[in-house]
Amino acid sequence: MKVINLSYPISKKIEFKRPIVLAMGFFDGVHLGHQKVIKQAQKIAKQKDLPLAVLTYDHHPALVYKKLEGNAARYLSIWERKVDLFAKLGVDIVYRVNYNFAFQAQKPQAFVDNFLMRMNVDTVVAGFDHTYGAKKATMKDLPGYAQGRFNVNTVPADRLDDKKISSTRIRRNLEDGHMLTVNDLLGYSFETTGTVIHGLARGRTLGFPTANLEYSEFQQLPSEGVYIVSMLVNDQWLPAMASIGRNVTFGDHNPVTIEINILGFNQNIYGNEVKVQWLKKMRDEVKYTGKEALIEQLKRDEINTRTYFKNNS
Ligand SMILES: Cc1cc2nc3c(=O)[nH]c(=O)nc-3n(C[C@H](O)[C@H](O)[C@H](O)COP(=O)(O)O)c2cc1C
Ligand SMILES: Nc1ncnc2c1ncn2[C@@H]1O[C@H](COP(=O)(O)OP(=O)(O)O)[C@@H](O)[C@H]1O
Repeated sequence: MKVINLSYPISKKIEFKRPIVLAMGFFDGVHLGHQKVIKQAQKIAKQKDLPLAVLTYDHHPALVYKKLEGNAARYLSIWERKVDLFAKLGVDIVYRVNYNFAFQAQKPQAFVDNFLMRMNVDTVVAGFDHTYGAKKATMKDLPGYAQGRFNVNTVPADRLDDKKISSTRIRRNLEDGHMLTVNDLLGYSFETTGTVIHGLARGRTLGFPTANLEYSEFQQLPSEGVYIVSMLVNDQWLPAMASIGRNVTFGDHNPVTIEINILGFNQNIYGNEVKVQWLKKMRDEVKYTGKEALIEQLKRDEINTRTYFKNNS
C-alpha cells in the first residue's frame, strides 16, 4: 500500500496515470460503517480491475474553523493505526490530503475538478452523509458536479441495534467505558500503541509490576478505570489487566497514567513498543485506605481477568 500526501493546489509534479476507484471520507476509527464503504469500493475496483484508493485527511476537518479541546482534538485511530487498518482492508493507495483553509474553501465544483478529476477517478464511493467542498455539498449533488465524467456510488447508513454506527457514537461509548459496544461498533477490538517507560517502581512492591505506557497525546483513550486487556509484547498477545487512572490510593494530585500488569509474566520490557487491545471495563478506580487493601483488590481483578480469558478464548 502506498501513502501519497496531497495539498491544495495539487503539485503539478504528481502524476495520476491509472484510473482509480476512490473511497472518500475522514474514516476516524475505520469502524463497521467505514468498512462497508471501503468494501463497496473494493468490490467495484475488483470488477473493473482498477486500484482501490482512499482519500482522507491528515487531521480533523473541524480544526480549520474552531479550537479543538480535550477529546475533540483526539482520534479514535491516530494516523499510524488508520494506515494499518486501511492496509488490512486491502487498500492500494492512500491519498492523505492536508485539510487546511484553502482546501476547505474550495467550492464543491472546484474540489471535484481540482482533486477528483485530477486524481483520475473512475468511480467515487462514499457514505450517505459524506460532505465535501465549502458549504458542505452532499453525495446527492455529486453526479451533477461529475457531469458524467465519473461514476458515483453512495453507501447507505450501517446500523447496530437500530442506531446509526458513527464515530460520535463510538466516542460516547468510549467515554462511558462501554468497551463491548465500542468493539462491536468498530468490528474489531479498540487498540492503542505505546512505549513502556519507567513509573515510580511501586508496582513490584505490591506484587503487581505494571508496565507504564507513554502514548500519543492525539489518541482518545477509554475513560478512567480498570480494564481487561490483551497486550502485544514481542509478537505475542498476552492476557493482562490495565488501569487508566491517577493512582488515587497514593495521593490526590497524580497525573493520569496507563499501567498494565501482564498475567504470569516476568520480563524487563522497558523501551518496548507495545499494542494494547481494550476488551472490557471491570470497575472504576478506587481510593483505598492503604497498600494492603489495594493488593487484595488487585488479586480479585486478576481472578476476574483470568475467568474472562478462560470464557473468551
Ligand atoms: C489492574 C489494576 C488496577 C488498579 N486499580 C487501582 C485502584 O483501584 N486504585 C488505585 O489507587 N490504583 C490502582 N491501580 C494503580 C496502582 O496504584 C499502580 O499500578 C501502582 O501504584 C504502581 O505504580 P507504578 O507503576 O508507578 O510503580 C491499579 C493498577 C492495575 C494494574
Ligand atoms: N507481569 C508484568 N507486567 C508488567 N510489567 C512487568 C511484569 N513483570 C515484569 N515487568 C517489568 O517491570 C516493570 C514494572 O515494574 P514496576 O515496579 O511497576 O515499575 P515502574 O513503576 O517503573 O513501572 C515493567 O515496565 C516491566 O519492564
